[in-house]
Amino acid sequence: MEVVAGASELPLPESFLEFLNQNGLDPSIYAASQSTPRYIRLKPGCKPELAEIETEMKCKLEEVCWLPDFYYLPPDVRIASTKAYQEGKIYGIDASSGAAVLALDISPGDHVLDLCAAPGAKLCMILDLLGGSGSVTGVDVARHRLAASRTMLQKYALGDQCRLLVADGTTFSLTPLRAQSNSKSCNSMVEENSKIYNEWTPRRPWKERKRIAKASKTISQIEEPELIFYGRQSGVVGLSKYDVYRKVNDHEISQFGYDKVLVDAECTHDGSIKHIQKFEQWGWTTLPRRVLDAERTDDLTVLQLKLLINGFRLLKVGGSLVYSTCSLTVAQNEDVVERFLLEHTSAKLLEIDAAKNWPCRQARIPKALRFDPLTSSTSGLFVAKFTKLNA
Ligand SMILES: C[S@@+](CC[C@H](N)C(=O)[O-])C[C@H]1O[C@@H](n2cnc3c(N)ncnc32)[C@H](O)[C@@H]1O
Repeated sequence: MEVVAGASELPLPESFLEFLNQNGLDPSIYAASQSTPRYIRLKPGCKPELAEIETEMKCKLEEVCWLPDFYYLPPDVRIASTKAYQEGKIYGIDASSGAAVLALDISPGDHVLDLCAAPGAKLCMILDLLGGSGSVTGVDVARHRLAASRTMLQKYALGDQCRLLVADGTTFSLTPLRAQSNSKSCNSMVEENSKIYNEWTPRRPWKERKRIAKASKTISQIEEPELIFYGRQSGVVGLSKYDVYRKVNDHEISQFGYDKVLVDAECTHDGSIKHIQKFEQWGWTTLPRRVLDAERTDDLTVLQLKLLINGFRLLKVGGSLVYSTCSLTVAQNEDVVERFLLEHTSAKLLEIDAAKNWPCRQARIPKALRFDPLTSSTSGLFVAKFTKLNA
C-alpha cells in the first residue's frame, strides 16, 4: 500500500488522502497535531487542590476561559503516573468533547441517555454535572469498550446514578426507570423476570453467574440489552427484571422519556487530530482498515441517522438532544441532520446558548456548530442540538 508524505507532513496513506479529497478536507490540518493543546478536566470540588496538583505535575495549569473546570495540559506532561490522575481528580478529555456535553445544558435531576457512551469521557462529565442527582443510562454496542467505561466510572467514583447496557443504540428501547414507577411486576411473571436486583457487585457468586449466563443467552436471542453495571442510585436496585426491561409505548416516551440525550455517533474520527496522529505508533498502513473500512463507511451515515432517529424517539417532549461526531465531513454531519429534519417534523434545531464564547464556527446549517482544529485549538467536532415539539 502506498503511503505518501503530503502537505500534512505526516505519511498519510493514499486512500485516506483520497477520502479527504472526496470530502473537501485539507490534509494540512494534520500538521496541527503538534500545536493542538491537550486538555484535562478537574473533577468538581477538587479546585482547592489545584496548587498541590500543579506541584505534583511540575507545571502551571492554565484555565480554559470558555469552558469551566478545563485546563490546558503542557505537551510534555504525562498524567497517567500522577497521584491526581490515579485518584480520579483529573481526566483527559478534549475541550470540544466538553463543549458537546455542555451543549446538553444538564440540570440537576435530569435523566440522561448517552447512546454511544464508550469509552466514557463524556459519560463521566455528564455524571459530574448531575452531581449525584437524576440518572444516566450509558449504552454502547461494544461490550469491551463499555466495560472500560465501567472501570472509569468506578475509578472516578461516579457510578452511583448510572446504569450501563450493551445494546444496539439504533433499537434500544428502555426509558429512564422513573417511567416504570406505576407498573411493578405482577405475580404471574416467571421467576426469572421477577428476580429483584440487589446492589451491583463486581464479582457474583458462581450460581448467579451461571444463571445470568443462561439468561443472557435468552436475552441475546430476543435482542434485549445486557445490563453490565448499575449504581446504587441508578433506579435499578430493588426493581424486578420485568420492571427494568419493560418496554413503553411512544405516548409514554413523550412524557417519561429522557430529559437529555447525547448521540455522540460512531464516525470516521478524521477530525480527531490526536487519533489520526496515533497511527504513527499503530502503523499508517492500518489506518485504511481501522478508519475507512469500506463496509463500515458505506453504512456509517445510515448508522448515524438511525442512532439519531432512535435517540430522538427516546427523548421526552421538551427535552434536548445533542448530535455530535468528531468527523469533519459534511456527509456525516450536516447531511445526516438535514435528512433527519426532513423526516421528523417534531424536531427543532436549537441555538446552543452555552456557545457564546466558544472558539467554533457556524456549520453549513444554522445553529449547528463546528470546532475546527486549525482555528479552535481543539479536536474537530460537529455539534447540533434539537428539541422535541409536541407532535
Ligand atoms: C465516538 S465513540 C463515542 C465516544 C464516547 N461518547 C466518549 O465520549 O467517550 C462512538 C461509539 O459508538 C459505538 N457504537 C457503534 N455502533 C453503535 C450502535 N449501533 N449502538 C450503540 N453504540 C454504537 C462504538 O462502539 C463507539 O464506542
